[in-house]
Amino acid sequence: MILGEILEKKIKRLEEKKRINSTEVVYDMALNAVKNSRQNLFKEAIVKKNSNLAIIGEFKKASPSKGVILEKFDIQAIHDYYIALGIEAFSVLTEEDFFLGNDKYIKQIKGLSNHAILRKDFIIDFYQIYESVVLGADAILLIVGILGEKLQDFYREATRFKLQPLVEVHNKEELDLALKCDCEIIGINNRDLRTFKTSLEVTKNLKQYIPENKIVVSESGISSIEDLKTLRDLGLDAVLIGEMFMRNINNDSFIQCYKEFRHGGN
Ligand SMILES: O=P(O)(O)OC[C@@H](O)[C@@H](O)c1c[nH]c2ccccc12
Repeated sequence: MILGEILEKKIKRLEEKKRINSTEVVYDMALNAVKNSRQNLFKEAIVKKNSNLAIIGEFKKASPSKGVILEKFDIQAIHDYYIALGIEAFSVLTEEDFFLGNDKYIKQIKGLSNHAILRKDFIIDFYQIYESVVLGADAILLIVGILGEKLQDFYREATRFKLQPLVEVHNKEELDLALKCDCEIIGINNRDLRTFKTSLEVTKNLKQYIPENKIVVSESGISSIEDLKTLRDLGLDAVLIGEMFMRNINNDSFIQCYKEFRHGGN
């Protein structure tokens, strides 16, 4: 199972990182960084305004199911494209082995604009929370399917360091755990991390169980403007899109259709 392989690699990478900077060292660095951190605007950026959806654009070079998605992965060019599309916040994959992400992208993107940044990785150790603070992320992904009952502890530690957690769920059981932990921002992943199949039905189905006061983001498998309209009509706060944006970076007709959608088209 690929998720198992991803987590195994992650554990190895963490062991290597800890040999260079111990948990204590990174913890102290995080305490320092949080004192100087900018105001966290992730939540404000993605909360629903009027009837429109907020859009989170992901920097995604590759994925385990699709391989390399964008050969020429130029951070500046992707950033400029997202600004031109009027995106509300960024998601940055930092997982190295299967998504070809990198921690350094966060600093690079922060140097380009003030948009809030979600660090997208497989968080299984507090070490990665401290690291995310040092890297300058505003938000992190906490995957309930991986953390299970540990979610509560990770949530508390992240918020203690002023990170805003996006709590990712894929089924009712995971959603119940997320609600038990009283999280503010819930991400419904349309992709089953075990089979990599996507279906927007997952969002349609789970949305009904989420209280009104939560911020809801639909993630993954959004592959057309039609999909965006479907999700907008469900009354979500935001959607998170990687592959569709990456594949269309040079597609003028896509960009045109997208802009029409954003400016109130049906
Ligand atoms: O490229 P897509 O299908 O638009 O999906 C983006 C994002 O939702 C996806 O990358 C993602 C959602 N949850 C994750 C957890 C880990 C890694 C990646 C992800």
